[in-house]
Amino acid sequence: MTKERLYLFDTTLRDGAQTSGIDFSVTEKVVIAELLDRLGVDYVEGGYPGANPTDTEFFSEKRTQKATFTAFGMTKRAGRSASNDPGLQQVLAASSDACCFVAKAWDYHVDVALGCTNEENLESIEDTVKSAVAAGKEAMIDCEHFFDGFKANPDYALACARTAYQAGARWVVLCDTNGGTLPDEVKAIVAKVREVVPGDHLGIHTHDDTGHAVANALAAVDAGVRQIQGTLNGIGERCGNANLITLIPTLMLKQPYADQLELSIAPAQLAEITQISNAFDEILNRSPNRHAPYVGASAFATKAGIHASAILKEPQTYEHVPPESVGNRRRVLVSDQAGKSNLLGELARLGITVEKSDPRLDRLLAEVKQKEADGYAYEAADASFELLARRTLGEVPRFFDVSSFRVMVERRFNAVGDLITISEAVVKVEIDGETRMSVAEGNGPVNALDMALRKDLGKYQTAIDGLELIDYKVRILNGGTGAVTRVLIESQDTRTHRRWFTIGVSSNIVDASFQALVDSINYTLLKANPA
Ligand SMILES: CC(=O)SCCNC(=O)CCNC(=O)[C@H](O)C(C)(C)COP(=O)(O)OP(=O)(O)OC[C@H]1O[C@@H](n2cnc3c(N)ncnc32)[C@H](O)[C@@H]1OP(=O)(O)O
Ligand SMILES: CC(=O)C(=O)O
Repeated sequence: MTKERLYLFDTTLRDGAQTSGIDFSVTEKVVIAELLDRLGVDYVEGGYPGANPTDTEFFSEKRTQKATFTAFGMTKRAGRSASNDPGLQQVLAASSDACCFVAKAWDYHVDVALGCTNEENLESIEDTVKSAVAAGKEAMIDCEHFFDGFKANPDYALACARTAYQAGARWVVLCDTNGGTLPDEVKAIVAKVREVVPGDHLGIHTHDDTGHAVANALAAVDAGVRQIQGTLNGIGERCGNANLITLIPTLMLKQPYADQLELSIAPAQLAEITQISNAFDEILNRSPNRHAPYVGASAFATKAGIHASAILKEPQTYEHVPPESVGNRRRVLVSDQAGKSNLLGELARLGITVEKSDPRLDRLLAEVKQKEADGYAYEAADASFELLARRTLGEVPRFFDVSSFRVMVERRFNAVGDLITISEAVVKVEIDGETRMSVAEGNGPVNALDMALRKDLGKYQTAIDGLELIDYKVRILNGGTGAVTRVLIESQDTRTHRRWFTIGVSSNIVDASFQALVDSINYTLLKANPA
């Protein structure tokens, strides 16, 4: 069967820039355009030249190597010609291959927002498209509020689409601007539009206000449109746009799309999509959504023991696609929901082979479940789990023992009369029968304890030289006087760049922190394998 070409249009840098809390610099836009080229989309809409200095500078040169570089703008204002509309001329003059103009397609908006007649709006659409084509650009029209407009006045909405197409628009894009349309409506309305514009000239632009942006885009494809607009990780105005990071794997891996449609993206590029999604979140300075379809850290994570048991026998039992196809990986988590299969899976990842019948596995499982009941959460603390597992299997040497620690926090006025808070810690450790006592000050009690603990570890000192605490999280597990505190510490070895998490639980926050610190040092020593 010959596949039909489906085009991917990315509007991360335009509609995505309309997301509250997101502001791109020119440098960030350049990096994101490179990311999109790497992903392999057909169109990159870079912004609105003339609307602000960032977008104007961004369009001072072409920013994509492969994708069609697209400038956004609005149709000419009524009452003047396209050549006499400075805003439109700035869009046409930008360094772009294509121009995408937003046009009103709902007569109510023509009246209320534009304040012109329906005929004047059609004339604006026609004149704008013709000007773009005359300027050598691939022309597109985003029919704003198309679905609401169609429901209010189908003849006028269709007239807008037809006018754009007949004037020479390569794509007539149907926009669910307010995001309130549902998939069945999208399908039915697209079928009507195809009577005036062929499907291979129709695009779909959806918003996620009912959580249906992706479903609506797919419904439009089912009805015959051949261009999808969306964004990286679904950013966009209000609740966001259709998420291309979800749509691309669905279109490439699921039926009937995989058999019927051809995309610009190769399987090798699909295998980079998890990394691209994470890299984009890194640029936005936000944590990736662990539960994102296909690319989230939990997308192929299995917590339940019954599932883990089957997955270890045959991954397809609980995976809808192979994680590697989207550059993700399988995770078998250890928690209070686990069975021995979860442990075996995680131990195998750590390079530890144990028979399922080994009684030490029962002991480890019982200990994990008891500790989880006490407040530990091993799925978030990989290093503490590895230490616990290896200790149960008898593989961790006793590097040092802590005989005592003390922390003092003092608030007082210093010599020049400033109010200061000082934290000081004293830690005593035993190494090979010898006691070592260290004192350190820190900017808080945990920092002081950390400093004192690793000030003098004798023969192990060089092994922990690169150890650095990079994040510290506290969670109170139940309120009131019986509160239990869970501390999670993220550490890294600056020499190897390896990162890990350790955990401590206690009714005392300093004690919980100390447990996590001691685990982190033991883990460093375990990995350094000192004599
Ligand atoms: C659905 C969407 O997401 S469309 C994309 C929306 N994106 C943006 O608006 C971001 C960039 N926008 C901007 O920076 C500014 O709005 C600008 C530079 C475009 C225009 O700024 P201003 O000239 O100050 O106008 P302002 O923003 O107040 O109002 C928009 C004007 O465009 C007109 N307009 C809106 N859509 C269209 C259209 N499709 N065709 C022609 N005119 C339009 C409005 O009627 C209004 O005109 P008015 O000033 O005569 O009332
Ligand atoms: C054009 C656009 O972003 C919209 O109608 O939602």
